Amino acid sequence: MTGLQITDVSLVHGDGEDTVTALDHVSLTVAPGEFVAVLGPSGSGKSSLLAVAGGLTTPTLGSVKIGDVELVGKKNKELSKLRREHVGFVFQSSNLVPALTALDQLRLPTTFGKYPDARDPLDLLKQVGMEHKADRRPHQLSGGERQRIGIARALMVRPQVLLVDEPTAALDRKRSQEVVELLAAETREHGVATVMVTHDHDVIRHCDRVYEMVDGRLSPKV
Ligand SMILES: Nc1ncnc2c1ncn2[C@@H]1O[C@H](COP(=O)(O)OP(=O)(O)OP(=O)(O)O)[C@@H](O)[C@H]1O
Repeated sequence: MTGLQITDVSLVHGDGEDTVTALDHVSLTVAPGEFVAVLGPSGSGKSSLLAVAGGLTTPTLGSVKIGDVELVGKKNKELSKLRREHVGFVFQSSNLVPALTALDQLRLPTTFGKYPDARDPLDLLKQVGMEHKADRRPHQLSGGERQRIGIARALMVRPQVLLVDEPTAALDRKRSQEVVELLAAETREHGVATVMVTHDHDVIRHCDRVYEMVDGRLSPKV
């Protein structure tokens, strides 16, 4: 099995009487090339799901696998190596480095360490339709353009898993569609297992499967 496999994961914050169950026996399998959306109200556990999927948070119970590698029980150092090599994160605001040009943002992930399979930054910039703005810095780009660069940066090392948190929150309708179409295309073309958390019902038609998170429980959306 490759891709992402989350099995019976629970995440409880706090202890004693003051606990919050952010994830309640959640299972989710995402195959390579599959694009999954997770909808749900604020505080329902969507960000917690991404944090657990990417090895940023260790669940209280359950198993998280990327490819054949079990994340639960791994040391922090091993987890951060695994994240660098196999997981791409895209956030609501693109989190670009203000001083770097678009092209240098893409070079950044491969600066520290060896990535023989890394994509060519200029090719990838072309693929996301941004080669003509290679020399621009984030403040010289629109929100949609910044998000494209953020997506490209996350794809540089050919991650097995792409975790995307509200990518269209700051974008208008047209730009939102374009950004999610780009995510769908990259997911399918490069065999990435992608999970996108969103509030935006307009963009979920680009996804293969849609789930809903309510009070820490995940179920297929009907
Ligand atoms: N570090 C923490 N300590 C205690 N409670 C936490 C912590 N992180 C998250 N929570 C709680 O866990 C629950 C799930 O939070 P989470 O951020 O995953 O929700 P969300 O669906 O992503 O919300 P939003 O859409 O507002 O970002 C919430 O009740 C939140 O208050």
